[in-house]
Amino acid sequence: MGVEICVEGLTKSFGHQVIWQDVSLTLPAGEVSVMLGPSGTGKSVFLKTLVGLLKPERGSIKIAGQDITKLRERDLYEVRKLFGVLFQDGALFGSMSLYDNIAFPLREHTRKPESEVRRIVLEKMDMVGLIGAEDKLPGEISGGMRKRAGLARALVLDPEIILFDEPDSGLDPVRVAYLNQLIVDLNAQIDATFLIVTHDIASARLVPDNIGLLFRRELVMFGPREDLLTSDEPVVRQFLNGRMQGPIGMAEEKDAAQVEQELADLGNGAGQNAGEESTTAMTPRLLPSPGVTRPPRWQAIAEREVETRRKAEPHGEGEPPDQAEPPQKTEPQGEAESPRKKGEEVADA
Ligand SMILES: Nc1ncnc2c1ncn2[C@@H]1O[C@H](COP(=O)(O)OP(=O)(O)OP(=O)(O)O)[C@@H](O)[C@H]1O
Repeated sequence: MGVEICVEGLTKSFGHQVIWQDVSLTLPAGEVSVMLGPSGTGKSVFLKTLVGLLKPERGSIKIAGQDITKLRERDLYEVRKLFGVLFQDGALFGSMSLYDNIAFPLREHTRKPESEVRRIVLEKMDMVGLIGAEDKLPGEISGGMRKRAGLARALVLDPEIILFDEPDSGLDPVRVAYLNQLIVDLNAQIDATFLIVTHDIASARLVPDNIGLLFRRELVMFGPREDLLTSDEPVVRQFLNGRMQGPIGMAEEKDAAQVEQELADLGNGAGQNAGEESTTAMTPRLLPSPGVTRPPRWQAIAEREVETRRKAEPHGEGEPPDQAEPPQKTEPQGEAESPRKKGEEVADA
């Protein structure tokens, strides 16, 4: 089971530049949260602060009850072992095979014999669909495969928390769909706490339990996916609909009078491109693949999703689409099976 991260009153600056201030949120144990925000609002800085690579000026970050902002470097080293981090480009060593890249944290941080290293590396490569690509160099594979190799490496120390920095950047929409499914399946299987920074609104609508939005040096909102997707808060609506009208400008925020005019125009149906819809509609959540053993919390999620889809139907009835399968029987943790079959071909995604 993942651990809860409780952030309170967190402030980070570089010199006189305040990146964000007074950020408070709780990442619930075992849940998937997404952090959104315009470029430069400090999402990557937030990830680095959580893992203790950057020191905040004020506030606390409690992980398993321990405030990591107060820890000395030696103790932080121990806490970092709870984390797996997937960097944007996978951050693989170019001269090492995928196998050696993925084995690296095990060889660095543990004294496991090579036979055990091999078992773990192959298990994680299987989980991300990379069996057969052990000898490839990072330069010989696609961006999507590099991301999956980075993910396998983030998994080898069995982290309680996984941080993803723009896992979908540079991938085509089909590969993003596969990656989203992989993230949801992994979360169901290992039940760690996930935090994903992304610019991909479609993924943010589909994948998480919770969504947060950083803007103007503040955390505008953080809460259950349903709350953000149906929110009337102008910044949230502008961002989730990816439109120009609203408080978020090209480089910085706009002045209040301009925002008011734009929102009034939007309300009148003016100022919106033809065919463009602005929506606070709930979108169904991506559920784990059939056959993936789900921990108990997925029962409640699946029940909520069936209800959401029922409400979304024009007359409140009718067959829900494929994804809204009835809640599956959940199994106790620790018996999760890989969604991929052994020997399945490595997809170039
Ligand atoms: N080590 C650092 N020293 C000084 N300034 C920094 C440092 N790291 C980040 N910054 C600044 O902090 C701000 C936020 O950067 P960050 O990369 O976290 O933004 P972001 O929201 O992740 O952006 P994007 O969505 O474009 O990736 C930027 O202005 C950046 O220049």
